[in-house]
Amino acid sequence: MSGTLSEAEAAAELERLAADIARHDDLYHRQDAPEISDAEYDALVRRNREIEAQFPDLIRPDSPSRRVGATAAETFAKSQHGEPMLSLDNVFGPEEFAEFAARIRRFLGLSAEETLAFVAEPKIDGLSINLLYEKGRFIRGATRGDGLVGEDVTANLRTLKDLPLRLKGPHPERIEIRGEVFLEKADFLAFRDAQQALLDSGKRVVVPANPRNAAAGSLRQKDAAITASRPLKLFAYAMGAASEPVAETHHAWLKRLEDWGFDVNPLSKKLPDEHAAEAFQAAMGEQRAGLAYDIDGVVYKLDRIDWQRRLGFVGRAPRWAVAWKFPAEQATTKLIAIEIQVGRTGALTPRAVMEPVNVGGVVVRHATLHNEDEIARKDVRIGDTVILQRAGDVIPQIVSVVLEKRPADAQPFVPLTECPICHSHAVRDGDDVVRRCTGGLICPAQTVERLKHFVSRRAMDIEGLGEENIQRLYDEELLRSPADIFRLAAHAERMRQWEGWGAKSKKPEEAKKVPNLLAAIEARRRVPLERFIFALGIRRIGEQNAKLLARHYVSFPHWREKMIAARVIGSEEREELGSIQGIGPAIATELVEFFAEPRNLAALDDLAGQVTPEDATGSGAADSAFAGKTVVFTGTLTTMTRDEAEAVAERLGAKVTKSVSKKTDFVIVGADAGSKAAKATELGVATLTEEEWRSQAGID
Ligand SMILES: NC(=O)c1ccc[n+]([C@@H]2O[C@H](COP(=O)([O-])OP(=O)(O)OC[C@H]3O[C@@H](n4cnc5c(N)ncnc54)[C@H](O)[C@@H]3O)[C@@H](O)[C@H]2O)c1
Ligand SMILES: [Zn+2]
Repeated sequence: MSGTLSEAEAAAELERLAADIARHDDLYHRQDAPEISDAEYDALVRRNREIEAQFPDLIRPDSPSRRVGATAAETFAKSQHGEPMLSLDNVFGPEEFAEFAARIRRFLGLSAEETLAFVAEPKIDGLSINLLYEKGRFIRGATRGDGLVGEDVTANLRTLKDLPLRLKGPHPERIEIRGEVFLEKADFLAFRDAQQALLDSGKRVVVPANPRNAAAGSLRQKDAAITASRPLKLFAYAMGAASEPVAETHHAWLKRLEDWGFDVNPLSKKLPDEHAAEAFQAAMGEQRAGLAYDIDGVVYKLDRIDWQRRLGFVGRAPRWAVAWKFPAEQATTKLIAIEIQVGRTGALTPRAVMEPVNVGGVVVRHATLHNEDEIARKDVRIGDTVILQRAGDVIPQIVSVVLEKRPADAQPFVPLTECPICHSHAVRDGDDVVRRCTGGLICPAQTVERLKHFVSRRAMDIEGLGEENIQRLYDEELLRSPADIFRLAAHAERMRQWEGWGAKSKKPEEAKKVPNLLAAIEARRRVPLERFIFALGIRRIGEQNAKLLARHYVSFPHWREKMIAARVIGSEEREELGSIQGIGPAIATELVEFFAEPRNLAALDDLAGQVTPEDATGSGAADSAFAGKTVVFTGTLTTMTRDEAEAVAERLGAKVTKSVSKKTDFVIVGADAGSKAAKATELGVATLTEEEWRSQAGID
């Protein structure tokens, strides 16, 4: 409670809050990756405001109550707005709204007879942008940034279909137009799932927490082509600096925006006076669930622009507009079970199954529980009564448990150690919060995804086996594992009977579909070892790591054998694997887990019966200094193991022997070398230091 704070304590807390809030602003606005929920963030802001109200002398120059957003990120050129872009004050109910309207009346000295018309606009949770048009052409576009200076995202904005590059009809010489860039709910969900899948497969991507972060992340890309690939939408709703007045009311101004070719939210409406707001708010609340996009409230803007000018701004928000936020939609229900879903990439995600309940117009049966740590943190047990919430996010969350209603037989959640689908081990690694199925090659939940990866261009590169065809072959039960691909020839006749697959087709390219496909498959019976390893889709084994493994182990049988031995913690092979430069212990663990599942190994061997991985070869083995030469290693090498060095030499065409004789061409002398080095000198055999060996062998 701020009531009990001493002045020194208040100052210290304000300092801490300023720093904390600035950090969360940065995470939210610049990195599009908030660490805390909006409700938690809003609580910090409220706390700051309360203390400031009590100790006005302590208000800091960097106080969050004076700032908007966050400064522009360095990655973008800076763009100064012609007029500041501010935030909006919030109200949460009819009394607060009435107070807002009364303040306007007081400020303007209006009599009770004077009517206050407003324009109501749904508040979409996206990000606001400022668009500069000169002579009717789109010149520059920027994010809000800190309100004065934003990030120049012109190239990205040009990719938005809704953004007119030229204004239609008459227009001022120079004008700033503002609007909201956002993603629709369905597009957000698809995008979030795709990002999650990438994350699961070991890619470093951000999974957006809500549509706003997703929209902001999509727009704030260095590569505009990425922005272009995201279905961003734009509604225009305001004006910044303009070279001449455009309209006398906000409503007329929205009409001009439409004339110029912008989309204006069709739900925006002019209200005759402040008393119409409550009904509008209620109507939007009812429509909310059915809208294609998420809204978190309604923005009410005073219609008369001359009055807006007189009212101006206070702090970080205009006096003439307000955001009336919807209350977070909550409901109470009973948790019946926690089921585990296995994602396409093997992530096990707990999901709450509840007695159906209506939350803000949507019947909810399931809620995400994210991961087992979250279940533990909220102490959610099966049989509990829980409070559900749909806030800004589309997906309901469990906020908390009603402990008073916990039945005596409520069951704590016990994490599964087995995949519920394929019964392979399910493991959590290091500080990863996600538990994963290790049955990569055999888990039905992951099969289609693995097969797609297996045939993809950078992996086995089997032409004609696109996603659709993989799915079809899977649905027809011809494909279950990678090896099955190489047995498809036996089903050629059956495949030809499918619609569009040949027999019934008139188009020549369809008639040849099956033979072409089978030929493409045959062509891949031999592939470089590194592609083969990469194609297996083992977590964290991307192209680069596959290459390192192939180079180190050279042949498939050798690699396989070493991986099996490496299952033993502390074994020489495990150490060797972990010490390969670029691999390291974490990746070693992923590999070892893959090999620890016997059915993965069976699937791998099945595949190796169909495909022959070619030994890894160094660049230009034939013309290397070691081709056809006999070499001996002695002493301890510091940059690679003896095994690796021998493998490299063999790959370069050398014959590696153990003892030095007159037939020896080179002796590579490591540290603490003994008699062999002496013998080489005695016989006049060339010796190389480790460094010379590396450079002649062409190792980095
Ligand atoms: N979780 C976190 O760490 C974190 C950090 C910072 C901010 N936040 C959240 O961000 C919000 C504060 O951000 P804010 O300052 O942008 O305020 P705001 O989002 O509450 O309101 C201002 C914004 O509303 C948007 N808007 C939508 N429709 C509009 C319309 N028709 N007319 C005008 N504006 C419209 C614009 O983008 C504008 O910038 C809060 O909800 C806060 O919880 C969260
Ligand atoms: Zn599984």
